[in-house]
Amino acid sequence: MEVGFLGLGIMGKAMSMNLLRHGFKVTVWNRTLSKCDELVEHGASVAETPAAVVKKCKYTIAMLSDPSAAFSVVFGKDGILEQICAGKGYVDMSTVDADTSTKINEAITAKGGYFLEAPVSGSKKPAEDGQLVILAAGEKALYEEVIPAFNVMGKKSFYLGQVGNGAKMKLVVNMIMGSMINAFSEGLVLAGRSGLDPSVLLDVLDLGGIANPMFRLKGPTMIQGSHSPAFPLKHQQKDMRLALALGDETATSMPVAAAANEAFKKARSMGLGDLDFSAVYETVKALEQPSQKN
Ligand SMILES: NC(=O)C1=CN([C@@H]2O[C@H](COP(=O)(O)OP(=O)(O)OC[C@H]3O[C@@H](n4cnc5c(N)ncnc54)[C@H](OP(=O)(O)O)[C@@H]3O)[C@@H](O)[C@H]2O)C=CC1
Ligand SMILES: O=CC(=O)O
Repeated sequence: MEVGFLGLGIMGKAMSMNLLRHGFKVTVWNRTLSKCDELVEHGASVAETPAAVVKKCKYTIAMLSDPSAAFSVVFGKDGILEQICAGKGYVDMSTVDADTSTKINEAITAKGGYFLEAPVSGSKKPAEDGQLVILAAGEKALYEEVIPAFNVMGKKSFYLGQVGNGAKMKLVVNMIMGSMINAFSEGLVLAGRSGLDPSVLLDVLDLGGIANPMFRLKGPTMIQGSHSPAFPLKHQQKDMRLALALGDETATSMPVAAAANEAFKKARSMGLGDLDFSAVYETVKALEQPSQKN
């Protein structure tokens, strides 16, 4: 099967590498074209523009940073719309909001193409291991046609119905995740300031009812103050912002998520946006320790 792949950041590189490893013919494009070199070494072809990828491939997958990037590759010069036509499918796996996906869907289908949104749950390592959870919605026929690619990139694919449902599901998941990492950060700092060993807290958490892979994976590196990016904090903050907008639309009160968003914004203002989202821990550590006398 031949596929195009747009966006070779942390996730796109790992996902397209997996496709190559499993025998797919892959044509890649990235805004910073030099990032294609490593994929070429592993057998990928390169196209100069998103339009050129779509011209060559029946199916094109994108994994881009945010709504503005997603719009840019579709509507911009040399973008998807210049070549999409009947018989061609476009699958956007970026995390965006439902409105962005809906507008892209309308533009693609107006040209006769097929569209599927398919954001993923799971970070750099699951992407490398082909263990993502894929949250697809949109054209069912396209979903069924690209299942071989989803099976290589992910461990489970959900088909969630109309366009927008994939984006919404992803934002709900990441709203919960972003809130959790904040509570976890506060717990680690509270343990340390209470004279407890934070690494023992990790062992205690891991044996109880709130044990989870995220605490297990991130805890030890957070304690060391190491936040090498798997999921960049700026993207987590984008997801909180989009989830809060969904809360606005649906009149859902989310004070915990709103507070978590403020912490991520603070982290960005401290220059931590390109680090892993676990760096929000540094915002809690940076808060002045209250006087013991009060
Ligand atoms: N990292 C993770 O753990 C996960 C991330 N996601 C989501 O996946 C998406 C990608 O994440 P990730 O790979 O981590 O992000 P990166 O920041 O590593 O990569 C972002 C990609 O988007 C491209 N890009 C940014 N702006 C534009 C633009 N205006 N036009 C064209 N291309 C653009 C970048 O190109 P360039 O190289 O030129 O900058 C790069 O290829 C995001 O939506 C994120 O929320 C979902 C699940 C997990
Ligand atoms: O979007 C991030 C993730 O880990 O999932």
